Amino acid sequence: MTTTIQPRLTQVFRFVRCSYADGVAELVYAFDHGEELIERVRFPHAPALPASHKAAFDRALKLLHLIAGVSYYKAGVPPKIEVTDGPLDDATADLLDALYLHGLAEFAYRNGLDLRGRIAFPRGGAVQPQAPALNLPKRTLVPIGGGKDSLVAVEAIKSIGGEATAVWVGNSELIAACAERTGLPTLNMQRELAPQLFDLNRLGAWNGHIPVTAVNSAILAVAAILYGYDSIAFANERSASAATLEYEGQLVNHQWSKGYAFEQSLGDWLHAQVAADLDYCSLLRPYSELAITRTFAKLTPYFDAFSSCNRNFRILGPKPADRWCGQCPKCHFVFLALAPFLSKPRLLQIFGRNLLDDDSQAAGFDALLEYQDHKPFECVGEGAEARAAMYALSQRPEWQEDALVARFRSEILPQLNVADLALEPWLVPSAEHRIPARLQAALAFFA
Ligand SMILES: CC(=O)N[C@H]1[C@@H](OP(=O)(O)OP(=O)(O)OC[C@H]2O[C@@H](n3ccc(=O)[nH]c3=O)[C@H](O)[C@@H]2O)O[C@H](CO)[C@@H](O)[C@@H]1O[C@H](C)C(=O)N[C@@H](C)C(=O)N[C@@H](CCC(=O)O)C(=O)O
Ligand SMILES: Nc1ncnc2c1ncn2[C@@H]1O[C@H](COP(=O)(O)OP(=O)(O)OP(=O)(O)O)[C@@H](O)[C@H]1O
Repeated sequence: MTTTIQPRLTQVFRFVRCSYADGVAELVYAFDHGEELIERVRFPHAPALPASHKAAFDRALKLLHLIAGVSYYKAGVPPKIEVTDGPLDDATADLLDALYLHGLAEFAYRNGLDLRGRIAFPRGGAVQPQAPALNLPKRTLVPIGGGKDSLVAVEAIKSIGGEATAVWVGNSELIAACAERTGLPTLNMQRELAPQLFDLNRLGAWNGHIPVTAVNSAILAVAAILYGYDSIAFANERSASAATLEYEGQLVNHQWSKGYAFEQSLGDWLHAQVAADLDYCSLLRPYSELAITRTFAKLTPYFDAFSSCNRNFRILGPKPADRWCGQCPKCHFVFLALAPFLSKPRLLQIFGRNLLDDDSQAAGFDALLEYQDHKPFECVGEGAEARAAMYALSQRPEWQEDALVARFRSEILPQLNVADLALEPWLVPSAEHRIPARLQAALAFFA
């Protein structure tokens, strides 16, 4: 086979093998018996692995292989999934079935596919023995995404004097600058997708969103064992668990692998199958987006470095000339969610413009409010949360006259119940999280 293969016509997606040597993990896949698709992940300055950590490392690497396959599987979604070294234990197959089904739900919805009943990892393999504790050093990997959330997590951990490293995957200069700005030690893993994937895309493979947080999480689990960390603290907010829309009985959530269901299943799996003392959590799980923007509004040293605009993070596509494109749902949402907590001049300085005084952006803000549209397929807060922020602005003289706030007051507000629009309930944390005891004091940072 050459790259002229048509993945949509293939019968089997194969997890061929994975290996690791000298700081480089190779993850190998194929459709049918075609050309190998090889993804590489590079771990810089990788130390030699102690023999006592080998089994844990191999399990984490295998999970990375299985999770990262989602980028390639989606190109063809063939009816059969094959794992060359044999069927998975049921717990691993459960995790992957759920990840591929829910993590690809947006992809399926937008391509008019139904993956229910189609995704079935081979199961029935031997049950894995309980992983022992490895006495991992008490320090935390804090992934950095370039946006506000991870910077809040960093500062929360710093506030309790926690030992932590700012870590990111990929070669974004913007993320690197944010990581430097934290003042923490840094660690940057490179990820190279198999180049044939881009050829396949050009030739008409299925394409769409994948659960990239799951891929990053699995890379960090490998890194935790390799470099010696007992915890991985993501910055996934409570709102990430809320679905984008419901379609034919299936919840479709753009952010599924940022949600609590995935956090629980991966966290449990790592405890059981990699190391009993490796914790995976989100430090921001108790908080809404609005609670997070309120906290971020105090972190002024990051204002000229961060960006939540995902257009910065494309591998191939064009990047915005400024850090904020000002046109996408992330720009709209972060502008709206920060506005109640920052002075107006400060906010306009960050974005370089006033997005709420621009009639041409009405449809974008309507979608955030779930007015005449569903929530956008992006990492944005809940519709009710966006409505609460917009209502708060509509009560403030400095915002009231701006085109889209004025439109909200005259056109949308009369259709809403004001009792549902208070900001304060969004600032109350929920009790639901799996933050290890050692890091829980960091939650006081949000008070
Ligand atoms: C940066 C971005 O948002 N990319 C999404 C976009 O990709 P696009 O085609 O515009 O360009 P590239 O990012 O350069 O990707 C080129 C193709 O490569 C494939 N691909 C890329 C990364 C990967 O991990 N796997 C892949 O298969 C894919 O075929 C690309 O077309 O649109 C794509 C299609 O909808 C998205 O898949 C790209 O999303 C990236 C995977 C990505 O990193 N996105 C994050 C910014 C993101 O969406 N984060 C979510 C987290 C949700 C979760 O559950 O993990 C969020 O912030 O909500
Ligand atoms: N390239 C990356 N490498 C490692 N972790 C990442 C990367 N991109 C995002 N993440 C992590 O994934 C989680 C979700 O990303 P998300 O984009 O929501 O966060 P963010 O960039 O910190 O904030 P924002 O919501 O403002 O964009 C965060 O914990 C973030 O650190």
